Amino acid sequence: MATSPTLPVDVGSLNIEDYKVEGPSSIYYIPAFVSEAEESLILRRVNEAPLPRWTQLSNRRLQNWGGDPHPKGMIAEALPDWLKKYTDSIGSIKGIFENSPPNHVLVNEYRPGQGIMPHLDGPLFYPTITTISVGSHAVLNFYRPLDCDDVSAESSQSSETSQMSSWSSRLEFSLLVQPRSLLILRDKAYDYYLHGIEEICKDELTDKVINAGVLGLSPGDELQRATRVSLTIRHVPKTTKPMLKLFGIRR
Ligand SMILES: O=C(O)CCC(=O)C(=O)O
Ligand SMILES: [Fe+2]
Repeated sequence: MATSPTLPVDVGSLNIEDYKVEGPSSIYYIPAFVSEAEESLILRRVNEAPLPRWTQLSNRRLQNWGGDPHPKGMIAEALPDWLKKYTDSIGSIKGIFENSPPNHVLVNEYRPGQGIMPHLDGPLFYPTITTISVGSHAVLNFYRPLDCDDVSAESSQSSETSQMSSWSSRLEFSLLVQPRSLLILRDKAYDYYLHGIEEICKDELTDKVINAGVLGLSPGDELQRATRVSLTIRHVPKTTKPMLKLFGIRR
């Protein structure tokens, strides 16, 4: 049997501070976290999943692995080996998940023109979000939360115009996440700034993209989108084993 490809990054000896993105706390970005061979394998596994695994939303589709996250607890579902490999390797990065290893993976698939509305991930997964991207890049936008000035500015405009202008006026910074990269968000990047991906087919980089320079790109550069699959890998606390569910025992 062919062995599965290995990660190009040696996670055991990785010092996460070497990958810190200058700017708002705390963002870490590891380019080429997975190899091209792994990228192809991830895309193949995602696409092999049976159709009922997918939830179709208006602007993307998703697969949920590890159980249904719920504040009262999650009935844990064993992760398939091809995903466990990544929860294990990310869980072993020093200083990231500590004593709460990742146990949940949300797979999002975006075709060109699709995206995700600005949002916070909520308290359930606090304090860490990690994301592997494959297939294409994304520009992840970060917005400051609504304050009183925004509310009064909005009330003087029509609702459609105000929604669009209020998001762009609240844009604080963006990150370019390239295929095969790992992104780690903690602290204010988790619970203060909302994050979202615009529903467009081509990204034109601006001076708000704080990691463009280190990646050798400049404002004005254009990146055509292809289909992107992201694996959002997080820790859900309070899990129960599926066996208990069989006997109707709840927590
Ligand atoms: O695809 C991404 O990188 C973002 C996904 C996301 O924000 C989410 O699922 O909560
Ligand atoms: Fe999110």
